Parts: sequence; structure tokens; C-alpha cells
Amino acid sequence: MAKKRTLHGFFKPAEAKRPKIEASKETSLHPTYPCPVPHLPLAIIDALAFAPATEGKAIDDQPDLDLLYFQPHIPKAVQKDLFNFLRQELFFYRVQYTIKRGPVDTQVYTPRFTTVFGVDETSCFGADGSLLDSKTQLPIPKDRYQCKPRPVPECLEVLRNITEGTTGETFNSCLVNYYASGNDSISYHSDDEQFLGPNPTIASFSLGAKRDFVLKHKPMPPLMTDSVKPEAKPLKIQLASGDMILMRGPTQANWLHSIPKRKGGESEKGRINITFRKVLVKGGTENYYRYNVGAGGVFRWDGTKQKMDPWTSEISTAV
Ligand SMILES: O=C(O)CCC(=O)C(=O)O
Ligand SMILES: [Fe+2]
Repeated sequence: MAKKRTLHGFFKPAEAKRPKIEASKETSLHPTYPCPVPHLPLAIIDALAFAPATEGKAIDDQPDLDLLYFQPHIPKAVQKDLFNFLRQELFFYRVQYTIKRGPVDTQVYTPRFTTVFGVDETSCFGADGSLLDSKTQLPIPKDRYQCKPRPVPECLEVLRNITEGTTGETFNSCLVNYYASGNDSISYHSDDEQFLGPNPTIASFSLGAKRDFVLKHKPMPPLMTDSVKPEAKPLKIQLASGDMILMRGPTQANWLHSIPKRKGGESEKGRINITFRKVLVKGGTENYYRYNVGAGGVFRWDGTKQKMDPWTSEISTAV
């Protein structure tokens, strides 16, 4: 039934409706993907051309800390659509693994959803998606990797190119975290593995719910006298949708960072974190796939249930 036009209807300013994003018909495909990943809709790509939305501000007023904070980097107009697109279209894992503490095996449940794409500098993907040796451009021996490296899908490749433009750095790996609620977290750690080389630069994007990002200096040598011990205060940065924090220089070698658990509030809307890194050697690729893909099942976003759900590809029963 047609809606009756009221006087109020005439004079009320038209509500600023967000134009519906038209899905792309193209997809990124690879034998290692559990399902195809649609390309980013053109409307999102167009809006991303305005990134970085703000200039980065240096946070380097503490010993050994060198951050560049873009608040935001991703333009406001596209933050929601990009968050919804990535949550809908990427596949995630809830990785479990055991660590040996002396004689006892402890089961670790990663308290967030994760996924990873890319390969270290020693290999690259050929046009047909197969892995080649970076130096010789010849197919790599079948047993070079225990894991199955996955190419970065187009939708994250767009963001990688923008990030390389903003930072003047190059990246070959992309890790994605999804924090479904305030109960999801990452504990204090530093991304200081040798496979990233000394003083690695890591670009870290936030989309969705605001979450606190906390940093503290690693313990100083106990024998350092107070007069030479530099004063380093813990830091709390509330990361909002679209923000990007570039961690560089001596930051990873000297500081720990974490996304602590939070009770209720905004965290329940879910948050995506995307980091771009440069992995130098094969061991880094193995490590990232082991801890961010693992050996368990796939999870995908269920729009009806509004949650991540275990997912299995539909096997055709047609005969
Ligand atoms: O979610 C974040 O902002 C941080 C993630 C992080 O530190 C990591 O994946 O190493
Ligand atoms: Fe980290």
C-alpha cells in the first residue's frame, strides 16, 4: 500500500540514506581457500582512494617507542561497509595448540578468531597462484613448506597497496583478528620474532568496535641503576574504527602490547584487526599459519544468527 504523504513528510528533510553497496561479481580463488573471496565492491575501492583520511601523529615521547597514529586512516564514509564486508566474506579459525611446560602439556585456546594470508620473502605467488622461488622464479620444491601459504585476496590487497603508499614500506603478510566480544583478547606480547628482522614495521588497522590497546615497556635489566633507567609509563590508546597504528623502530624490541578483555558495552559489536608485516624467512610463514590457521575447522559470519559459526562447504548430493 502506498504511504500517505503528510505535510510533515513534505517538509522533513530527506534522511541521508547510505547508498546500497553493489557487490562485485568477481572473486579471489585459490586451492588453499575454503571458499572464494569476493572482490571489494567498487564503491568501497573508490572511497578508499581518500585514505589516509588524516595525517599520522607521532607517539615517540617515551624511551624506545616509535608509533605513528592515524586517527583515522580509513575514511569515515567507508568504515562500516568495509567492516561488514570483511566480516561477511573472510573465513576464520579458532586455533588450539599445546605447549609443553616441562613435563606437562597445556592446551591453549586462542581467545579470538584469526586468519592469515601471504608468504615470506623467499617465495612468491605466480600468476596461476602457484608458489615460486623469489630468486629463480621457478616452482618451489613441494616440501619447502609444511603449511599451505595462501595469496592475499584482492580485498586485502587493495588495503595493502594503500598501506605501502602511506608508509613507504613493503609488506608480504596479512594477519586478521576478529574479536567477537569483550571476552576475546590478545595478551601482552611483542612481535619481535627474528623472522621479521630487527626493528620491524607493522601496520595495524582497526574496524568496528572501539577497543583499548595497551602498551608497557619490557622489564629493564634489574642491575640498571635508577639514575640511568629511563622512565617509561604504560600507555592506553582507545582504537576506533578506521584507525591505523604504525609500530616501528625499536618498539617491538622494547615494548609489549595487548588488547585486554573488557566487560560488555561496545566490544560486543565485534572488532576486526588487520596487520601487514614483512616476513623474511620460511620459518615465519610456518609460524603464522600454525598459530592463525592451525588444523581446525573454518568459521564464517552468519548474518541471520549475527555470529561466527562453524562452516562446512556445501557438498553437492545431486546425482
Ligand atoms: O588487535 C590488535 O589491535 C592487535 C593485534 C596484535 O597485536 C597482533 O595480532 O599481533
Ligand atoms: Fe601484536
